[in-house]
Amino acid sequence: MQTLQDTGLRDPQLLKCCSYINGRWHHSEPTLAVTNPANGEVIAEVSNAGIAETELAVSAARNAFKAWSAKTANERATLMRAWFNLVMENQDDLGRLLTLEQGKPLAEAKGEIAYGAGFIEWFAEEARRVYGDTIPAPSGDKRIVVIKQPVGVVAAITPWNFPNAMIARKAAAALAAGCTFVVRPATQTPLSALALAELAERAGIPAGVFNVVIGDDAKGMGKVLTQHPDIAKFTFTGSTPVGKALISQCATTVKKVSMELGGNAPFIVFDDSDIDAAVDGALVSKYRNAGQTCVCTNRILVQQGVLNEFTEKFTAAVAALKTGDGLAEGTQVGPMISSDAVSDVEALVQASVAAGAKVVLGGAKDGSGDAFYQPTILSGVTNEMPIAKNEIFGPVSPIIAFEDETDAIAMANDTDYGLAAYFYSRDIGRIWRVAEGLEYGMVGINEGIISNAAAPFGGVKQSGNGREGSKYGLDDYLEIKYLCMGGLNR
Ligand SMILES: O=CCCCC(=O)O
Repeated sequence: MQTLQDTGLRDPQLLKCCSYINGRWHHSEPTLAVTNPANGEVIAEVSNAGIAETELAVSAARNAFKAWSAKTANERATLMRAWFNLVMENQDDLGRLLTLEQGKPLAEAKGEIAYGAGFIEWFAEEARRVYGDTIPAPSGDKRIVVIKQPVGVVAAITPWNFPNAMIARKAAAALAAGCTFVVRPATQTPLSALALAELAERAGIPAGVFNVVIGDDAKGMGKVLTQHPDIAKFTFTGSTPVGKALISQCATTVKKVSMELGGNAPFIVFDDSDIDAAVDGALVSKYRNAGQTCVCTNRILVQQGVLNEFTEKFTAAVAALKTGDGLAEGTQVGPMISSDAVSDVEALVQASVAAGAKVVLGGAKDGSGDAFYQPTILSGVTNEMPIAKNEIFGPVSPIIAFEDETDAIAMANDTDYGLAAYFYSRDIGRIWRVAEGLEYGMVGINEGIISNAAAPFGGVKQSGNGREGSKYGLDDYLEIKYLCMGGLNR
């Protein structure tokens, strides 16, 4: 019999179990169980909302838009700064809640809270810098002026792998621009989203500006969020196949869309690399969040001359990783999100071994629980094997050998995805050639962790469009309006 787990929060009011719509907590029956992937225990039962509640949230956001967009940038920034402060004051509790529902190690979870809060802080400041433009007109009796205005109501669907930061990154940009916001978070991880709503309310963000609807009717709620005429923009982080379906639904009302979709990140180690640094970079890039991140390294491409040295050092480093419950002291790799996710990874590994790959380390379920998979390394992989073609989303490193720079770039680009890529080299000429040759939206050069609020996050090809964070991150939430001022000579 599963029991409700004691969350151990210092502030128990952060554990919310209802959708947050128009500044109110909406209870409905039946409920959805939120479970801890580390042990399968039920953490909470959350009201299961559906189409009606989603429509209510959209109408709340529409009604709140006029007053929110009319606030000065300074007023919005002040409220957002208060929200940021509250998130950071509650970092320990929010991190704990995140680990309980998602599984990642507590230190990583707290890191995610600070990372997510960083977007609230960043966009609170950027709100003050939504500048317009004047353009020289083609005739003397006219002036051309450009202003920027919020697009309107923004709808979002966010994933379970970053249950705080993916909401914060989207909502912060939307609210700063003057938009109102409705999010449907993943049903596996609703608690982090609801805690953010509780803190938004405490910060004084007005009712209807930030709404969270929790429910397992993905299709029905998704249809409202992609087709409702009152929604101007839709933003999604998740897989490429789901993203494609959502884009086509958005086409029915010609919504602005931004998509952060799947990745197949190459991590290239050239023979002139600092191998120890490359090992460190690959370790964090691959094994953070148990490999369940769209920018996680998916393929490690190593030049023949350093293949043995890199493989030996990397294997020693991965073997030393401590796996376990994310709340346990010293855990570096937690569970995956579910036993189904483990089965998917298992199938990819088995298919690749059948095709000729060799297991250097791991290669099986971990005895710690149903959702655990051992940190794994495969050698002798080719770019054609299933493990290299698919987004792994698990703690497996396929090592692929290459001969030269041209080979490496061609192999790295041989995918429909184009989110993040990484490479290690000390040769300045090579650094420029490879950085420019990689068909990716983000490139880590001698660096395995590239995400931060100041940088533009996003992909090319089938990894999506739009950029989140950075000075570019507000663009997707703003419309450009051209004012043609005529009759100046009269
Ligand atoms: O799966 C994608 C989540 C994005 C993680 C990041 O921002 O680094």
